[in-house]
Amino acid sequence: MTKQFRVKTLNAISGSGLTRFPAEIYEVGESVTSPDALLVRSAKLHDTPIPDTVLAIARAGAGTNNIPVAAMTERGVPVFNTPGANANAVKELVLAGLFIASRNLIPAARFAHELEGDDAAISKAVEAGKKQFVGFELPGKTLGVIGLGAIGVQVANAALGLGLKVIGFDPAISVDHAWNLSSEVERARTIEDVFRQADILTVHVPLIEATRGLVSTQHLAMMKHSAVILNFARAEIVDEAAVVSALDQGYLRGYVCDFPSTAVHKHPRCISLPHLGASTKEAERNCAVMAVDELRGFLEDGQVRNSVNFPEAVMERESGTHRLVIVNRNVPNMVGQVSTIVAQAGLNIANLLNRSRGEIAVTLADIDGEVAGRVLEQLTAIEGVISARAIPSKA
Ligand SMILES: NC(=O)C1=CN([C@@H]2O[C@H](COP(=O)(O)OP(=O)(O)OC[C@H]3O[C@@H](n4cnc5c(N)ncnc54)[C@H](O)[C@@H]3O)[C@@H](O)[C@H]2O)C=CC1
Ligand SMILES: O=C(O)CCC(=O)C(=O)O
Repeated sequence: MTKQFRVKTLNAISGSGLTRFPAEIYEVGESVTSPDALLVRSAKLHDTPIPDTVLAIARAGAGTNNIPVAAMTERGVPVFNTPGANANAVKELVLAGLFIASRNLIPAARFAHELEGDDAAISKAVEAGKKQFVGFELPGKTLGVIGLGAIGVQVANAALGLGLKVIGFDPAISVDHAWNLSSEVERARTIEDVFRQADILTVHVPLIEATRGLVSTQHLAMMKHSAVILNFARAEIVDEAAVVSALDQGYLRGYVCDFPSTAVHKHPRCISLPHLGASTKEAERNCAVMAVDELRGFLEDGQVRNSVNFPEAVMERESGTHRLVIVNRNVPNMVGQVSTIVAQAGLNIANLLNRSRGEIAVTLADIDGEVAGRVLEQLTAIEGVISARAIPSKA
Protein backbone atom coordinates (compact mmCIF):
# COMPACT_ATOMS: atom_id res chain seq x y z
CA MET A 1 0.00 0.00 0.00
CA THR A 2 1.32 3.47 -0.83
CA LYS A 3 2.26 5.38 2.27
CA GLN A 4 1.38 9.03 2.78
CA PHE A 5 5.04 10.15 2.73
CA ARG A 6 8.16 8.77 1.03
CA VAL A 7 11.68 9.66 2.18
CA LYS A 8 14.75 8.64 0.22
CA THR A 9 17.99 8.26 2.19
CA LEU A 10 21.27 8.84 0.37
CA ASN A 11 23.66 7.87 3.16
CA ALA A 12 23.58 5.57 6.15
CA ILE A 13 21.43 7.42 8.70
CA SER A 14 21.33 6.42 12.37
CA GLY A 15 18.42 4.11 13.22
CA SER A 16 17.66 6.30 16.24
CA GLY A 17 16.51 8.91 13.78
CA LEU A 18 14.89 6.69 11.17
CA THR A 19 12.63 4.97 13.72
CA ARG A 20 11.03 8.36 14.41
CA PHE A 21 9.26 8.14 11.04
CA PRO A 22 5.95 6.41 11.90
CA ALA A 23 5.91 3.24 9.78
CA GLU A 24 2.13 3.54 9.12
CA ILE A 25 2.57 6.72 7.09
CA TYR A 26 6.23 6.71 5.98
CA GLU A 27 8.13 4.66 3.44
CA VAL A 28 11.85 5.29 4.05
CA GLY A 29 14.94 3.89 2.35
CA GLU A 30 17.58 4.08 -0.34
CA SER A 31 15.37 2.69 -3.07
CA VAL A 32 12.31 4.88 -2.47
CA THR A 33 11.02 6.33 -5.75
CA SER A 34 9.17 9.63 -6.25
CA PRO A 35 10.28 10.81 -2.80
CA ASP A 36 8.66 13.69 -0.92
CA ALA A 37 11.95 14.30 0.84
CA LEU A 38 15.64 13.45 0.72
CA LEU A 39 17.67 12.69 3.83
CA VAL A 40 21.44 12.93 3.36
CA ARG A 41 24.76 13.26 5.09
CA SER A 42 27.66 14.00 2.76
CA ALA A 43 26.17 12.66 -0.50
CA LYS A 44 26.85 15.18 -3.27
CA LEU A 45 23.58 16.27 -4.82
CA HIS A 46 24.95 18.88 -7.22
CA ASP A 47 25.13 16.47 -10.15
CA THR A 48 22.28 14.21 -9.08
CA PRO A 49 18.83 14.85 -10.56
CA ILE A 50 16.46 15.79 -7.75
CA PRO A 51 12.95 14.55 -8.61
CA ASP A 52 10.14 17.10 -8.98
CA THR A 53 8.27 15.30 -6.21
CA VAL A 54 10.81 16.45 -3.60
CA LEU A 55 9.32 18.96 -1.15
CA ALA A 56 12.24 19.15 1.29
CA ILE A 57 15.85 18.06 1.83
CA ALA A 58 17.46 17.46 5.22
CA ARG A 59 21.18 17.26 5.82
CA ALA A 60 21.93 15.24 8.95
CA GLY A 61 24.92 17.43 9.72
CA ALA A 62 26.13 21.03 9.54
CA GLY A 63 27.61 21.74 6.11
CA THR A 64 25.20 22.03 3.17
CA ASN A 65 27.84 22.62 0.49
CA ASN A 66 26.93 19.18 -0.96
CA ILE A 67 23.40 20.41 -1.75
CA PRO A 68 22.43 22.84 -4.53
CA VAL A 69 20.79 25.20 -2.05
CA ALA A 70 20.25 28.14 -4.44
CA ALA A 71 18.56 25.89 -7.02
CA MET A 72 16.36 24.43 -4.29
CA THR A 73 15.35 27.91 -3.13
CA GLU A 74 14.35 28.69 -6.71
CA ARG A 75 12.26 25.50 -6.72
CA GLY A 76 10.68 26.37 -3.37
CA VAL A 77 12.32 23.45 -1.58
CA PRO A 78 13.57 24.06 1.97
CA VAL A 79 16.98 22.65 2.89
CA PHE A 80 17.41 21.79 6.55
CA ASN A 81 20.55 21.10 8.56
CA THR A 82 21.16 20.17 12.19
CA PRO A 83 22.96 23.06 13.88
CA GLY A 84 25.24 22.02 16.70
CA ALA A 85 24.18 18.37 16.64
CA ASN A 86 27.68 17.11 15.86
CA ALA A 87 29.68 20.01 17.33
CA ASN A 88 30.96 18.12 20.35
CA ALA A 89 32.17 15.26 18.17
CA VAL A 90 34.09 17.65 15.94
CA LYS A 91 35.50 19.55 18.92
CA GLU A 92 36.86 16.29 20.36
CA LEU A 93 38.53 15.39 17.07
CA VAL A 94 40.03 18.86 16.76
CA LEU A 95 41.50 18.47 20.24
CA ALA A 96 42.88 15.11 19.11
CA GLY A 97 44.32 16.95 16.09
CA LEU A 98 46.02 19.43 18.43
CA PHE A 99 47.73 16.61 20.32
CA ILE A 100 48.51 14.66 17.16
CA ALA A 101 50.35 17.74 15.91
CA SER A 102 52.01 18.85 19.15
CA ARG A 103 53.34 15.39 20.08
CA ASN A 104 53.95 13.88 16.61
CA LEU A 105 51.67 11.03 17.62
CA ILE A 106 50.98 9.46 14.24
CA PRO A 107 54.60 9.06 13.04
CA ALA A 108 55.55 8.01 16.55
CA ALA A 109 52.91 5.28 16.62
CA ARG A 110 53.93 4.21 13.11
CA PHE A 111 57.56 3.98 14.30
CA ALA A 112 56.52 1.82 17.26
CA HIS A 113 54.34 -0.38 15.05
CA GLU A 114 57.27 -1.13 12.77
CA LEU A 115 59.73 -2.14 15.50
CA GLU A 116 61.10 -5.68 15.15
CA GLY A 117 62.94 -8.11 17.44
CA ASP A 118 62.56 -9.24 21.04
CA ASP A 119 61.59 -6.96 23.94
CA ALA A 120 65.19 -6.00 24.61
CA ALA A 121 65.70 -5.00 20.98
CA ILE A 122 62.44 -3.06 20.92
CA SER A 123 63.33 -1.26 24.15
CA LYS A 124 66.73 -0.29 22.77
CA ALA A 125 65.21 0.97 19.50
CA VAL A 126 62.60 2.97 21.46
CA GLU A 127 65.21 4.82 23.49
CA ALA A 128 67.35 5.46 20.40
CA GLY A 129 64.46 6.52 18.19
CA LYS A 130 62.17 8.60 20.39
CA LYS A 131 64.15 11.84 20.09
CA GLN A 132 62.88 12.31 16.55
CA PHE A 133 59.35 12.71 17.94
CA VAL A 134 60.01 15.41 20.56
CA GLY A 135 57.01 17.73 20.58
CA PHE A 136 55.85 20.92 22.25
CA GLU A 137 53.42 21.72 25.05
CA LEU A 138 50.27 23.75 24.61
CA PRO A 139 50.09 26.17 27.60
CA GLY A 140 51.08 29.66 26.55
CA LYS A 141 50.79 28.91 22.83
CA THR A 142 48.15 30.80 20.84
CA LEU A 143 45.30 29.05 19.10
CA GLY A 144 43.65 31.07 16.33
CA VAL A 145 40.04 30.12 15.64
CA ILE A 146 38.42 31.30 12.42
CA GLY A 147 34.64 30.85 12.60
CA LEU A 148 33.00 30.98 16.01
CA GLY A 149 29.85 28.99 15.39
CA ALA A 150 28.73 25.80 17.09
CA ILE A 151 32.11 24.10 16.66
CA GLY A 152 34.48 27.06 16.82
CA VAL A 153 33.09 28.21 20.18
CA GLN A 154 33.45 24.75 21.71
CA VAL A 155 37.01 24.43 20.40
CA ALA A 156 37.94 27.91 21.68
CA ASN A 157 36.52 27.27 25.16
CA ALA A 158 38.13 23.83 25.44
CA ALA A 159 41.50 25.20 24.33
CA LEU A 160 41.46 27.76 27.16
CA GLY A 161 41.09 24.82 29.53
CA LEU A 162 44.32 23.38 28.12
CA GLY A 163 46.18 26.58 28.91
CA LEU A 164 46.24 27.93 25.39
CA LYS A 165 45.65 31.60 24.64
CA VAL A 166 42.83 31.87 22.12
CA ILE A 167 42.19 34.54 19.53
CA GLY A 168 39.00 34.25 17.48
CA PHE A 169 37.57 35.83 14.35
CA ASP A 170 33.97 35.75 13.17
CA PRO A 171 32.45 38.93 11.77
CA ALA A 172 28.95 37.42 11.85
CA ILE A 173 29.00 35.59 15.18
CA SER A 174 25.45 34.88 16.37
CA VAL A 175 24.18 36.23 19.68
CA ASP A 176 23.79 32.70 21.06
CA HIS A 177 27.32 31.73 20.14
CA ALA A 178 28.68 34.99 21.55
CA TRP A 179 26.94 34.19 24.85
CA ASN A 180 28.57 30.75 24.90
CA LEU A 181 32.06 32.00 24.06
CA SER A 182 34.37 32.52 27.03
CA SER A 183 35.20 36.18 27.67
CA GLU A 184 38.84 35.07 27.83
CA VAL A 185 38.87 34.54 24.07
CA GLU A 186 40.52 37.55 22.44
CA ARG A 187 38.48 39.11 19.66
CA ALA A 188 40.51 39.61 16.49
CA ARG A 189 39.60 42.74 14.54
CA THR A 190 40.80 41.24 11.27
CA ILE A 191 41.40 37.76 9.96
CA GLU A 192 45.03 38.77 9.35
CA ASP A 193 45.49 39.27 13.11
CA VAL A 194 44.64 35.61 13.60
CA PHE A 195 47.06 34.41 10.94
CA ARG A 196 49.84 36.56 12.42
CA GLN A 197 49.37 35.54 16.05
CA ALA A 198 48.47 31.86 15.84
CA ASP A 199 50.88 29.10 16.75
CA ILE A 200 48.06 26.76 15.82
CA LEU A 201 45.27 27.84 13.49
CA THR A 202 41.94 26.05 13.21
CA VAL A 203 39.16 26.84 10.73
CA HIS A 204 35.47 26.30 11.47
CA VAL A 205 33.67 28.12 8.68
CA PRO A 206 31.20 26.76 6.12
CA LEU A 207 32.42 26.20 2.58
CA ILE A 208 30.94 29.07 0.61
CA GLU A 209 32.46 31.22 -2.14
CA ALA A 210 33.83 33.69 0.45
CA THR A 211 35.69 30.95 2.35
CA ARG A 212 37.02 28.90 -0.58
CA GLY A 213 40.81 29.06 -0.39
CA LEU A 214 40.63 31.25 2.74
CA VAL A 215 43.92 29.75 3.96
CA SER A 216 45.84 31.17 1.01
CA THR A 217 49.46 31.79 0.03
CA GLN A 218 49.06 35.40 1.22
CA HIS A 219 47.68 34.40 4.60
CA LEU A 220 50.25 31.62 5.04
CA ALA A 221 53.02 34.15 4.45
CA MET A 222 51.84 36.03 7.56
CA MET A 223 52.13 32.99 9.82
CA LYS A 224 54.86 32.06 12.27
CA HIS A 225 57.28 29.56 10.75
CA SER A 226 56.56 26.94 13.40
CA ALA A 227 52.78 27.12 12.99
CA VAL A 228 50.37 24.24 12.59
CA ILE A 229 47.08 24.35 10.69
CA LEU A 230 44.07 22.24 11.61
CA ASN A 231 41.26 21.86 9.09
CA PHE A 232 38.21 19.93 10.19
CA ALA A 233 35.82 22.15 8.19
CA ARG A 234 36.20 21.40 4.46
CA ALA A 235 39.19 20.63 2.23
CA GLU A 236 38.50 23.53 -0.14
CA ILE A 237 38.78 26.15 2.61
CA VAL A 238 42.52 25.58 2.48
CA ASP A 239 44.61 26.12 -0.64
CA GLU A 240 46.30 22.72 -0.41
CA ALA A 241 49.01 23.54 -2.94
CA ALA A 242 49.95 26.62 -0.92
CA VAL A 243 50.04 24.61 2.31
CA VAL A 244 52.18 21.87 0.76
CA SER A 245 54.56 24.48 -0.60
CA ALA A 246 54.83 26.18 2.84
CA LEU A 247 55.46 22.79 4.47
CA ASP A 248 58.09 21.84 1.90
CA GLN A 249 59.90 25.15 2.39
CA GLY A 250 59.82 24.74 6.17
CA TYR A 251 57.52 27.75 6.69
CA LEU A 252 54.84 25.62 8.31
CA ARG A 253 55.31 22.86 10.86
CA GLY A 254 52.31 20.69 10.05
CA TYR A 255 48.83 20.33 8.58
CA VAL A 256 46.20 18.11 10.20
CA CYS A 257 42.92 17.70 8.38
CA ASP A 258 39.82 15.55 7.97
CA PHE A 259 40.11 15.40 4.19
CA PRO A 260 42.65 13.12 2.50
CA SER A 261 43.66 14.09 -1.05
CA THR A 262 46.49 13.28 -3.42
CA ALA A 263 48.20 16.49 -2.31
CA VAL A 264 48.23 15.75 1.41
CA HIS A 265 47.50 12.16 2.34
CA LYS A 266 51.06 10.89 1.92
CA HIS A 267 52.89 14.12 2.71
CA PRO A 268 55.30 13.58 5.64
CA ARG A 269 54.12 16.73 7.41
CA CYS A 270 50.38 16.21 6.82
CA ILE A 271 48.08 14.00 8.78
CA SER A 272 44.70 13.37 7.18
CA LEU A 273 41.80 11.53 8.74
CA PRO A 274 38.95 10.03 6.68
CA HIS A 275 36.28 12.70 7.37
CA LEU A 276 35.71 11.44 10.90
CA GLY A 277 34.59 14.69 12.54
CA ALA A 278 30.97 13.65 13.01
CA SER A 279 31.56 9.91 13.20
CA THR A 280 30.51 9.14 16.74
CA LYS A 281 27.40 7.21 17.70
CA GLU A 282 26.24 10.24 19.65
CA ALA A 283 26.65 12.75 16.82
CA GLU A 284 25.11 10.42 14.26
CA ARG A 285 22.12 9.94 16.53
CA ASN A 286 21.76 13.67 17.35
CA CYS A 287 21.94 14.64 13.68
CA ALA A 288 19.54 11.94 12.52
CA VAL A 289 16.97 12.73 15.22
CA MET A 290 17.05 16.44 14.46
CA ALA A 291 16.92 15.96 10.69
CA VAL A 292 14.02 13.51 10.88
CA ASP A 293 12.06 15.83 13.18
CA GLU A 294 12.66 18.73 10.79
CA LEU A 295 11.41 16.71 7.81
CA ARG A 296 8.37 15.46 9.70
CA GLY A 297 7.57 19.00 10.84
CA PHE A 298 7.58 20.23 7.26
CA LEU A 299 5.85 17.29 5.58
CA GLU A 300 3.15 16.81 8.21
CA ASP A 301 2.58 20.43 9.30
CA GLY A 302 4.46 22.76 6.96
CA GLN A 303 6.66 23.87 9.89
CA VAL A 304 10.10 25.22 9.03
CA ARG A 305 12.79 24.80 11.68
CA ASN A 306 16.56 25.05 11.06
CA SER A 307 16.40 25.68 7.35
CA VAL A 308 19.42 27.24 5.64
CA ASN A 309 17.34 28.83 2.88
CA PHE A 310 13.82 29.27 4.27
CA PRO A 311 12.46 31.50 7.03
CA GLU A 312 11.68 29.92 10.38
CA ALA A 313 7.92 29.29 10.22
CA VAL A 314 6.39 27.57 13.22
CA MET A 315 2.67 27.73 14.03
CA GLU A 316 0.92 25.30 16.35
CA ARG A 317 -1.84 23.44 14.53
CA GLU A 318 -5.42 24.53 15.41
CA SER A 319 -7.23 21.30 16.22
CA GLY A 320 -9.66 20.08 13.58
CA THR A 321 -8.33 22.45 10.93
CA HIS A 322 -6.82 21.67 7.55
CA ARG A 323 -3.48 23.31 6.94
CA LEU A 324 -2.54 25.18 3.81
CA VAL A 325 1.20 25.36 3.17
CA ILE A 326 2.11 27.91 0.55
CA VAL A 327 5.66 28.61 -0.61
CA ASN A 328 5.87 31.85 -2.51
CA ARG A 329 8.19 34.55 -3.70
CA ASN A 330 8.49 37.41 -1.22
CA VAL A 331 6.26 39.88 -3.11
CA PRO A 332 3.55 42.28 -1.86
CA ASN A 333 -0.11 41.32 -1.37
CA MET A 334 0.43 37.57 -1.23
CA VAL A 335 -1.50 37.16 2.03
CA GLY A 336 -4.31 39.34 0.61
CA GLN A 337 -4.64 37.21 -2.51
CA VAL A 338 -4.55 33.95 -0.54
CA SER A 339 -7.20 35.22 1.91
CA THR A 340 -9.45 36.34 -0.94
CA ILE A 341 -9.36 32.96 -2.69
CA VAL A 342 -9.98 31.09 0.57
CA ALA A 343 -12.88 33.43 1.47
CA GLN A 344 -14.40 33.11 -2.02
CA ALA A 345 -14.40 29.34 -1.51
CA GLY A 346 -16.55 29.88 1.59
CA LEU A 347 -13.75 28.85 3.93
CA ASN A 348 -12.68 30.52 7.14
CA ILE A 349 -9.03 31.06 8.12
CA ALA A 350 -8.66 30.13 11.79
CA ASN A 351 -5.00 31.09 12.03
CA LEU A 352 -2.37 32.42 9.67
CA LEU A 353 1.40 32.91 9.64
CA ASN A 354 3.50 34.52 6.95
CA ARG A 355 7.27 34.58 7.20
CA SER A 356 9.88 35.67 4.70
CA ARG A 357 13.62 35.39 4.21
CA GLY A 358 15.25 37.11 1.30
CA GLU A 359 13.36 36.20 -1.84
CA ILE A 360 11.31 33.41 -0.35
CA ALA A 361 8.25 33.33 1.91
CA VAL A 362 6.13 30.70 3.60
CA THR A 363 2.46 31.11 4.43
CA LEU A 364 0.74 28.69 6.78
CA ALA A 365 -3.04 28.98 7.07
CA ASP A 366 -5.28 26.80 9.24
CA ILE A 367 -8.66 26.43 7.53
CA ASP A 368 -12.00 25.46 9.11
CA GLY A 369 -12.92 22.96 6.43
CA GLU A 370 -11.57 20.83 3.64
CA VAL A 371 -9.65 22.61 0.90
CA ALA A 372 -10.83 21.44 -2.50
CA GLY A 373 -8.42 20.71 -5.35
CA ARG A 374 -9.74 23.65 -7.39
CA VAL A 375 -8.90 26.03 -4.49
CA LEU A 376 -5.34 24.71 -4.51
CA GLU A 377 -5.22 25.22 -8.27
CA GLN A 378 -6.33 28.85 -7.84
CA LEU A 379 -3.74 29.40 -5.13
CA THR A 380 -1.00 27.85 -7.25
CA ALA A 381 -1.99 30.12 -10.13
CA ILE A 382 -1.27 33.30 -8.13
CA GLU A 383 1.77 34.96 -9.63
CA GLY A 384 4.69 34.35 -7.28
CA VAL A 385 3.29 31.18 -5.66
CA ILE A 386 5.76 28.32 -6.11
CA SER A 387 3.73 25.59 -4.45
CA ALA A 388 0.54 25.16 -2.46
CA ARG A 389 -0.57 22.03 -0.67
CA ALA A 390 -3.27 21.20 1.84
CA ILE A 391 -2.64 18.87 4.76
CA PRO A 392 -5.82 17.24 6.09
CA SER A 393 -6.80 17.70 9.73
CA LYS A 394 -5.25 15.25 12.14
CA ALA A 395 -7.50 12.51 13.48
N1 LIG B 1 34.69 17.24 9.66
C1 LIG B 1 33.41 17.03 9.85
O1 LIG B 1 32.94 15.90 9.90
C2 LIG B 1 32.50 18.20 10.05
C3 LIG B 1 32.76 19.38 9.43
N2 LIG B 1 31.92 20.45 9.63
C4 LIG B 1 32.22 21.69 8.92
O2 LIG B 1 32.37 22.73 9.88
C5 LIG B 1 31.64 23.87 9.44
C6 LIG B 1 31.23 24.69 10.64
O3 LIG B 1 30.29 23.98 11.41
P1 LIG B 1 29.49 24.67 12.60
O4 LIG B 1 30.40 25.35 13.53
O5 LIG B 1 28.54 23.65 13.11
O6 LIG B 1 28.68 25.79 11.79
P2 LIG B 1 28.06 27.15 12.30
O7 LIG B 1 27.15 27.60 11.23
O8 LIG B 1 27.53 26.99 13.68
O9 LIG B 1 29.32 28.13 12.39
C7 LIG B 1 29.98 28.66 11.28
C8 LIG B 1 30.49 30.03 11.68
O10 LIG B 1 31.38 30.49 10.67
C9 LIG B 1 31.22 31.89 10.59
N3 LIG B 1 31.78 32.38 9.34
C10 LIG B 1 31.27 32.29 8.09
N4 LIG B 1 32.10 32.84 7.20
C11 LIG B 1 33.18 33.30 7.92
C12 LIG B 1 34.39 33.96 7.57
N5 LIG B 1 34.67 34.27 6.29
N6 LIG B 1 35.26 34.28 8.55
C13 LIG B 1 34.99 33.97 9.84
N7 LIG B 1 33.85 33.35 10.23
C14 LIG B 1 32.97 33.01 9.27
C15 LIG B 1 29.72 32.11 10.73
O11 LIG B 1 29.42 33.45 11.11
C16 LIG B 1 29.38 31.08 11.81
O12 LIG B 1 29.41 31.67 13.10
C17 LIG B 1 30.47 23.26 8.64
O13 LIG B 1 29.93 24.19 7.72
C18 LIG B 1 31.10 22.07 7.96
O14 LIG B 1 31.65 22.43 6.73
C19 LIG B 1 30.85 20.37 10.47
C20 LIG B 1 30.56 19.22 11.12
C21 LIG B 1 31.33 18.00 10.91
O1 LIG C 1 28.00 13.20 8.15
C1 LIG C 1 29.24 13.23 8.24
O2 LIG C 1 29.92 12.25 8.57
C2 LIG C 1 29.97 14.50 7.92
C3 LIG C 1 29.52 15.64 8.78
C4 LIG C 1 29.87 16.95 8.21
O3 LIG C 1 30.82 17.11 7.47
C5 LIG C 1 29.00 18.09 8.54
O4 LIG C 1 28.14 17.95 9.42
O5 LIG C 1 29.17 19.15 7.91
